[in-house]
Amino acid sequence: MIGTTLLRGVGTDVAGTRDSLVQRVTHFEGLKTNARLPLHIKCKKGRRRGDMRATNPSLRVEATIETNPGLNGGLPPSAKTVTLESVANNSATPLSPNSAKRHADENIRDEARRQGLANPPNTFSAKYVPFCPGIETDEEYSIDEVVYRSKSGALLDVQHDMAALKKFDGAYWRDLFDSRVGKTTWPYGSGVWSKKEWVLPEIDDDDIVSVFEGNSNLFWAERFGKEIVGMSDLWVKHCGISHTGSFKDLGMTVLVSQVNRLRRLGKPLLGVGCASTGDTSAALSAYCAAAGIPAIVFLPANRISIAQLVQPIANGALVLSMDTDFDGCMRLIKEVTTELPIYLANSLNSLRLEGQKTAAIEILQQFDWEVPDWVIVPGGNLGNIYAFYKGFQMCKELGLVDKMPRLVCAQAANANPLYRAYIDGYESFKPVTALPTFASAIQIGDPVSIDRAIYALQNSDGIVEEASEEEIMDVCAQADSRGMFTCPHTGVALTALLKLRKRNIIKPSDRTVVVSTAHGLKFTQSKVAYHSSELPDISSRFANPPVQVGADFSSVMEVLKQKLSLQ
Ligand SMILES: Cc1ncc(COP(=O)(O)O)c(C=O)c1O
Ligand SMILES: N[C@@H](CCOP(=O)(O)O)C(=O)O
Repeated sequence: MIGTTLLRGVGTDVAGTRDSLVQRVTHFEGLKTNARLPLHIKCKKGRRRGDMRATNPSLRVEATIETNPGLNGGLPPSAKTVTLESVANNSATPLSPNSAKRHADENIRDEARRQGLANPPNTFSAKYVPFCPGIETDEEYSIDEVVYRSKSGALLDVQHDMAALKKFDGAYWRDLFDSRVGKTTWPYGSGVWSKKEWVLPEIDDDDIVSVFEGNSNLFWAERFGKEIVGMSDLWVKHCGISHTGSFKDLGMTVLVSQVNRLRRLGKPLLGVGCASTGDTSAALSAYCAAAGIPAIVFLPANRISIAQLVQPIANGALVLSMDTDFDGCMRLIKEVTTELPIYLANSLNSLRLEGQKTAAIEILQQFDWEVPDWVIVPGGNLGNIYAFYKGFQMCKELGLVDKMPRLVCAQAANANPLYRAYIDGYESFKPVTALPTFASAIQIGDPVSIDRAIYALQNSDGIVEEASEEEIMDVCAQADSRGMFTCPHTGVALTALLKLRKRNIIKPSDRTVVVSTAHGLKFTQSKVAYHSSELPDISSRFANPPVQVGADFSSVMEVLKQKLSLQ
């Protein structure tokens, strides 16, 4: 032991056990040395029983530092040496109040670097493996390869080094993730990158393209729960309150960041492309524009909303509008991306799901790591239901929680290939020609992630439900009139809830989360038509049309008396 020093400094978690913490500490004012020493830091601030751990990476902590270069101080194997800079004396020196503040001439990436928060020593890794549950294989690919399918044509999955992650217990991960919420620290201010170790652990923070997505609200749907489904514990995870108005931002930050990295490494990628029903293209275009990377989007002509169409146009993407449906666009983008060095951004690319899975982790985090009974997700190309499964499953396997919620995947009856397979006991799967649906973003007949979805549902005691067009529009109107502003896909999920409540499969007191996948403002045309009772074959039972009234006092009073039942 060469010395014990009481210091105040800024540090970030590198590794820890229940009663000790290893931090990377680079900023102690007044210290001057270039010695590289393993540090064992015991923090006096802790948040859990017997847990002497500072949980906030940017928190100033009072730390006792025991340095032991010879014996490594009993550190966990992943602990790294830390460079102490500026050692002038070896006495306790308080951090000046301003030293954690950003200098006028630095940006938040520089700030994170100065504070020692950027690219902390990393012992985690991930790779692509074939998605073939239960089948042993040595086939694997680096995340830096451009590959979407296995040799046998199976989907791929991102596999994390679970043994490395398991060196830290559930409490460690819970506290680490909790410590990052609500900050602007690069890149952890993002709900996705706050889980970086579980997403893309090896990417350089400088390559990350993020608009601090995620951290979306999970709200209590009090009136809808009580009045429509007789439930007291109904919640909506609003992934549509997001930069481009849908959950796609969660996956796209990961995918575009990786493309950014590949281009920096010299891979000749011309741009990034996708087929889309409107939300993937919006997210891709925005992230590519933020990074200065060309985006190419294939859209089915006249099948997406105006609000969705204008997004890639405004973001400067190359927009190809095609006289086919989404499945047709998907077939074409797959062909094109094998011919040209254009990186594929659809969820066939398993990188996307690594970002999307963080919404599941967030739900647990928002419930203070209590597991809900049910989570209901609308499904189209079926990547998201697997992403939710994966997020919940990782939390269970790594000890953050002790069980999984039951998953429900909800489809529009006009585009229901998964529902049909479910009814058939998953004996067979047949693609369908998807018919138009108000839930236009899930008008998909040949979902690329069908295998992932079936696996997720089978392993979460899952259920598949479907919703007719009238059910979708009616439930949206019922939800909206109780304070929501739902997109039709959320209507599909709410219909599934309604049906499962009617059959008493979901019980009145079951804690249930409905995932709202897009913002209702993207889908106003059908709402306007519903409330004007202009939709063919739909009775618009809950329409609330505007009242045309003369612009004079007596006409207004007459209407008010009648509508408000006044005498
Ligand atoms: C708004 C919205 N909800 C739900 C989905 C379904 O997600 P997934 O394709 O991952 O099943 C999509 C896209 O497909 C979507 O854009
Ligand atoms: N709803 C999606 C359809 C494509 O899904 P993806 O997750 O495979 O990109 C869209 O908005 O395009």
